[in-house]
Amino acid sequence: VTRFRAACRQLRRFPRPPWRSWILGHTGLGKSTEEGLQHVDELVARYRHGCLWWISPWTPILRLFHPDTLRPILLASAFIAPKDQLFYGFLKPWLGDGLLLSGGQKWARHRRLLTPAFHWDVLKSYVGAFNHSTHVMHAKWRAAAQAAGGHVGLEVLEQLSLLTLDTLQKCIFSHESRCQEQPSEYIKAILELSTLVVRRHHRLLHHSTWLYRLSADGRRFARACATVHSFTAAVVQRRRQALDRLGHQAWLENHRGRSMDFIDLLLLAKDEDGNTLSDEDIAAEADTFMFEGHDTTASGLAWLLYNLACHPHYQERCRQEVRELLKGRDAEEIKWEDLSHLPFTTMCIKESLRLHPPVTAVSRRCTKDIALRDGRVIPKGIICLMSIYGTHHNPDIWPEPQVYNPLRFSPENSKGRSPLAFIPFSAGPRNCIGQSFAMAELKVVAALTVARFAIKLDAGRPPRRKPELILRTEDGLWLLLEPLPEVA
Ligand code: HEM
Repeated sequence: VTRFRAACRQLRRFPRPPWRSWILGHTGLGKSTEEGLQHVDELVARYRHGCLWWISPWTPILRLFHPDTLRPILLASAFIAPKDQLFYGFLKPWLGDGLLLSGGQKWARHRRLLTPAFHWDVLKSYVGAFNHSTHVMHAKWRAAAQAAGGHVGLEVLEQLSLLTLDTLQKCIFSHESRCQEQPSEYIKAILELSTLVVRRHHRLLHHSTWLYRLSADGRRFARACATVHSFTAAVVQRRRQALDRLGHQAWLENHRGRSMDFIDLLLLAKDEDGNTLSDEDIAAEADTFMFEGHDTTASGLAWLLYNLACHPHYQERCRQEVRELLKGRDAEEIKWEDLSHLPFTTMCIKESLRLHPPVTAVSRRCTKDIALRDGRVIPKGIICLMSIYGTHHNPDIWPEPQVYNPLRFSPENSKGRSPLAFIPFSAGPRNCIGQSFAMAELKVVAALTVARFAIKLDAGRPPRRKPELILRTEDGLWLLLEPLPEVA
C-alpha cells in the first residue's frame, strides 16, 4: 500500500484525461475501434507526451506517445524494462519461451544466438520465395479479374495473410504448403489462434486460466495449439535426427545448392561457450516467427495498397520506378540487389507504416523507477503502454499527421528527426529482429503488385480501422484490382 501510494504521488505529475468516475476510472473509454483510434488522436493532440489512464481503481497505466517519454524505456536494458504479462500473457501457451515473450538471461542468450539468422547474407536467399509466393497470389487475382470481366474486388488482408504465411513456411521450414491454393490444417490453426487470443482479451471471464480451459474457445485454442506444436516439433525432430545421423560436415555438404532455412540455422547456432539451442527452444522460436511475421507484414502490405489506392499519383510514380527497373529483363522478378534501387517505393512503404503501423502499441513494466528528462518519474511496476500509433500521429513531430505524404521520408526531410519518431518495428534492445526480412518482403510484394495491377478504392466499402494484435479493419480491407499488361 505504501509503495502504491508513493507511486500515485509520482503519477499525479502526469495529466489525467477526464474519466468516467473514480471507481470506473477510464474503463471502457479506450476501445479497439475506429472511434478508439480517433480518441488516441485527440489524446495525443492534447497531451503530446503522454497521460495517465486508470483501467481499474488499482491499475494505472501510463500511455506514452512522444520520443522524449518513450526513450528511457525503449532504450533501457531488457532487464529494466521487461514485457508486461497483462498484454502478452495469453500468447504464452502458443509461443512458449520464444523471443517475443521470454525475458532475462534466456532472452539475452537467444537474441544473441538468433541475430545471425537475420543477417543480410541469409535474407538474400529468401527473396526468391517472396517472388514466388507473390506470383501465386497474382495468378489468382488475374484469374478472378478475368472471370469478373476486367477487374475484381478483393478482401486483401486475408489474401496477404495467406501470402505471408506461405513465404514464412518456406523460409522457416522449407515447407511448400501451397496454402494460397488449397486449405492447410496448420495454417488454419495459426489463423484460429490469432483470432482466439484477441477474443480472450475482450472477454473478462476468459482471463482466468481455468475458466478459459473449460470454455469452448479454450478447447479450440488447445486443439489449435496442439496442431501447430506437433507440426513444428516434427520438422525439428526430423532435422535433428538427420544432423545426428550424418554429423555436421556431411550434413552441411548435403545442403550445397539448397539455401539454409531458419530451422537449419537455429540447429547450428552456438554461443561463445559452445551452448546450443534445445529442440523445444527451436520450436518456440519457429512458432514465434510464424506468429510475429505473418499478420504484421500482411497488415503493412494491405494498408500500403490502400494508401496507394487513395493516392493514384504516388501509385503511378512507384509503377514507373519499378517498370524502369524491370525494363528489358526476361522475367518479372525483383532481386535482392534491386531492393536498394526502389527509393520512392520505399518512401511510400515507410509513410504507410507511419500512418497505419501494423503493431499499434507495445507495453512494458519497469523493474525500477525511470527518470524522465523533465524531472518526472515513471514509478517501478507501472505498466507503460507505448503507443506507436500515437507517436506516429503526434503533431509535435509530424505536421498534418493524418495526411499520407511519402516525401516526409526523403533524405532531406528526414534530417534532424528523432530516430524514435518512426518506430513501426519498435526500438532499442527489444526491437523487431525480423525488420529487414519484413522490409524486403514488403518491397518485393509492393513492387510486383504496382507493376502488374492498377489498385483502386472500393467506394462501397470504406475501411473502418480496428486495432487488435495488429491494425486490421472491421469488415476486411476491400480494394479493386485491375490487371495491367506485363512489363518483362
Ligand atoms: C511489417 C512487419 C513487422 C512489424 C511491423 C513488426 C513489429 C514488431 C514490433 C513492434 C516488435 C516489438 C514487440 C514488443 O516490444 O512487444 C516486434 C518484435 C519481434 N518481431 Fe516483428 N514485426 C514485423 C515483422 C516480423 C517478422 C517478419 C519477423 C520474423 C520473421 C518478426 C519477428 C519478431 C520477433 C521474434 C520479435 C521479438 C523480438 C525480441 O523481443 O527480441 N517480426 N516486431
